[in-house]
Amino acid sequence: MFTEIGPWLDTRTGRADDWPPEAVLAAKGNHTVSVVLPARDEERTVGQIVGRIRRELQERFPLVDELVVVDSCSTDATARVAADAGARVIHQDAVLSRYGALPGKGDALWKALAVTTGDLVVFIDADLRNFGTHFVTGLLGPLVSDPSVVYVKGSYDRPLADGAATQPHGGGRVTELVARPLINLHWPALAGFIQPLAGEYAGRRTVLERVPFVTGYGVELALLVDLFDMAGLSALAQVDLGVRVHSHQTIEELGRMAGHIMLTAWSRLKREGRIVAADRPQNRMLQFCHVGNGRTLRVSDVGVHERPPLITVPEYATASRLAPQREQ
Ligand SMILES: O=c1ccn([C@@H]2O[C@H](COP(=O)(O)OP(=O)(O)O[C@H]3O[C@H](CO)[C@@H](O)[C@H](O)[C@H]3O)[C@@H](O)[C@H]2O)c(=O)[nH]1
Ligand SMILES: O=C(O)[C@H](O)COP(=O)(O)O
Repeated sequence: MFTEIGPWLDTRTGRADDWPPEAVLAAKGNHTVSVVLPARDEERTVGQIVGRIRRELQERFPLVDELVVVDSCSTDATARVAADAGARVIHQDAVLSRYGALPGKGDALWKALAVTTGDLVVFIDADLRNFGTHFVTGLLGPLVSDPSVVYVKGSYDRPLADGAATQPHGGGRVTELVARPLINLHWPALAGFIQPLAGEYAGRRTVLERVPFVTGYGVELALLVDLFDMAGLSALAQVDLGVRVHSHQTIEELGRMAGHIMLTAWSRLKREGRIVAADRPQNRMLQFCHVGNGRTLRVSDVGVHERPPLITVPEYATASRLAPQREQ
């Protein structure tokens, strides 16, 4: 296994510093770029991220052709803040509504892919507290410079900020305790991805529209496994984006995220015929949540659904013919 990963790490791991905006612009050619931010209740951070992309990657360097925030059923002012900062805002449930509403991040990304037109699509989480434009340019670099690369994941150091205390490498708890062990057990060829759950990644539309999108927090693991199956390891790359600081979820929320990841892994193992199950795992999770000095029982549905590859959706197939300058 390591004989495959070593050369991959050497040839397919880059650094954002190698891709300043001038260099990406020079290599951009006829590509068109869409940047998508999925956002649920991110009024505190989304405006700043959108504003920087607009000023630095649209007005100063004409790199980003389309900047879209998907409002993922927010209950705060996310949509207004994002629009005021200059993004086009779409509401998750308003897109392809005849296919019904499904909650969660994966569905927000599927809907975003449906309404954008760039032949390169960059996804950036909207809860980043230390966003810099190198997140976008670093992810685009390998795609604009090497036609054999189809998908690029961000990697970074992940501090865990807990009040005043910060552990420099304590973040990414679901990654370290759930995703990395699962990947090493079942997809060892993918073990070289430093941040397999990173929410910052970019891909060619020609591949993104051909894979299913898992809803909820299963979307990143599913994309990695499915794009690996479709295109092979050498078509996947990663770029070091430095440090990522974001809003941490509670441990109970991360427990439910872990449920999404495990069920997603199960779905891929089953599809690949690598497990033969008498039963489906059940989707309910019972948790003991702390409230004040006591505990309360909470039952959640951690099941994930799957949206079909967009290329198979008639509305998308028709609309996509209008897209400017698709894959070269
Ligand atoms: O229903 C939702 C939930 C989240 N988000 C947005 O998705 C992004 C990431 O969500 P977050 O809850 O901050 O996830 P993290 O705790 O940061 O989880 C990490 O791990 C997840 C599982 O792989 C990935 O989806 C995330 O991108 C990655 O940052 C943020 O912009 C959210 O606003 C939505 O759009 N809809
Ligand atoms: O990616 C992860 O592992 C989860 O988002 C948890 O991240 P955190 O431990 O930094 O909150």
